[in-house]
Amino acid sequence: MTILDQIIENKQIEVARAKEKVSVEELQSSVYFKKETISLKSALLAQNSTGIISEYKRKSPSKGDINVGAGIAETTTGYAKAGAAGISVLTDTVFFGGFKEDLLIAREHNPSTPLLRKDFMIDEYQIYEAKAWGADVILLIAANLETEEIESLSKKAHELGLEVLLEVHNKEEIDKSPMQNVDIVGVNNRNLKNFAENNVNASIELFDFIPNDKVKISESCISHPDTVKQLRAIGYQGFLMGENFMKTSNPAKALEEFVELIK
Ligand SMILES: O=C(O)c1ccccc1NCC(=O)[C@H](O)[C@H](O)COP(=O)(O)O
Repeated sequence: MTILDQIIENKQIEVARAKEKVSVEELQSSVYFKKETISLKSALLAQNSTGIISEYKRKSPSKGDINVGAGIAETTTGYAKAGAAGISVLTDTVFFGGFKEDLLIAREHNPSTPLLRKDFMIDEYQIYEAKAWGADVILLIAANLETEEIESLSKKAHELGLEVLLEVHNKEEIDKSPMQNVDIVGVNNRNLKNFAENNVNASIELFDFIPNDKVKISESCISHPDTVKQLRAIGYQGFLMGENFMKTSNPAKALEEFVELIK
């Protein structure tokens, strides 16, 4: 069983429990249901965008504890000030140490920065949660979803006014994915099944296979400014980066310094 299989197995239990506790109607009564979406797509395409989607995560299956002390409000407002095009907030608790409250706090403190709910979406109920908790974008991981699920979940996200980031690892995942309701395609450089990493070859190899009407981003295992420059030269418009900033004592300052180096 891969770590991704374990995460999905646990997520199925969590979602079933969450549905028993909070109804879709209750989620729909959240103030954020009426909130206008702040477009990550537009932020990435804006002139002078850094393209960086900086991530708040305390731990991960591949790295263990990364930063359990950084405050969510302080880190995310610092990210926004440092020039993040968007902010990714992990809401998975068991494997990443995140909470729904992290997203709610990030929303409260960052009213004009696009926020990605970073979680493992398997059910449309989670899309209602994402909207209720103030997200602008959801992540769909092609590796753990069937074609029909990508179609229905992306459609539901658009119905609720959320943007969709579809994550892929190989050409088969691009080919199987219905793209009508996908806004951004992200190539994850980390193999989620065996954690193989340390290069961005997947992003380089897959660029030409991603439909041209999608915003293209590269995800994970990015730590060097030259890598961002190399990926930009190919045509990538966004870079999802977590550990590189979160492993420092001041993630926002680390982003600020990184932004200077990619200008
Ligand atoms: O990071 C992991 O260990 C992991 C394991 C299983 C599923 C997902 C995982 N990571 C999620 C991510 O994709 C990253 O948090 C994100 O892309 C940022 O990556 P990085 O810059 O390498 O922290």
